[in-house]
Amino acid sequence: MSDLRRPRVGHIEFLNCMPIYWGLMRSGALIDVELTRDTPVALNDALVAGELDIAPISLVEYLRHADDLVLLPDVAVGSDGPVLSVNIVHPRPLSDMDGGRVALGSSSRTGVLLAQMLISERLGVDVEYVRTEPDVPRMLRNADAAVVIGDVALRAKYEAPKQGLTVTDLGTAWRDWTGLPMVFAVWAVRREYAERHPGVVKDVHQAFTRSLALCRDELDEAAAAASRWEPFDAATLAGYFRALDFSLGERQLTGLRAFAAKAAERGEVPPLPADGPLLFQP
Ligand SMILES: C=C(O[C@@H]1C=C(C(=O)O)C=C[C@H]1O)C(=O)O
Repeated sequence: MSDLRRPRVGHIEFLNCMPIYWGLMRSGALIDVELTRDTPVALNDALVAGELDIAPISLVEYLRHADDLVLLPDVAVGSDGPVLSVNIVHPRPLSDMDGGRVALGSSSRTGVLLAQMLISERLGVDVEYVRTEPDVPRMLRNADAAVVIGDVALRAKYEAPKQGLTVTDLGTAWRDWTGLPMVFAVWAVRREYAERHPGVVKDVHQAFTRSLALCRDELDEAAAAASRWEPFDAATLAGYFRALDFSLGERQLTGLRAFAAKAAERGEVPPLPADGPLLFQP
């Protein structure tokens, strides 16, 4: 009998990671991991505290803890254009918000920082920021704009325009600004775990890349299955899953480095080393 413990792997409980879950389920890889489903913020805390070995975490949290972490190549949550689920929701044009207030949803680290970069650096608009629960109607009662991610943001994308609100897609905004894809979440491994168990990390990496390939082939099926339990129909979900970019190749890494440099300039994260990020070599 083996005395090996299954790797403790995190899973983002938003719809954005459902295609990966589908692939892990369909390939049988779920049996080989101890999976914890939670918000990106909770997964980050658990990874840094050593309660998880491998987890998808917000890019900003990776940059804050880059010395202790290694990134899995080939897998991420991002977009090369519209992402649909990382949004600023606002009644008036963003350029008219000078002196106003923007509510930042507490479930996000990367989306909310990107929103701040966009508002101050690209639009040159000066506002006050407040952190609040990610609830769009409540946020807009006390602020001029709401920044939200995940299922709440995806819902706002379709519902908010019916209430006369504008939805600014932060994936689109980043691409228009830099010409690059945006990476919102990455899969990180505790460095010490990767050094002790390179074979296990290699297997988990392979399980993710296989799962993604499987899911790409069965995206409509995955969307139809998920739509039975979600407030979105199958076609909407399939469109969402296709908008998301789950890859982390050279182009995505260039986008990641551009975001990291801007975040470091703002003093939000330490600078990434010139040869960073450190990638796990499968
Ligand atoms: C595309 C998304 O990417 C996410 C955005 C995150 C953030 O802003 O900190 C964290 C994890 C990802 O879930 C999304 O949540 O919709």
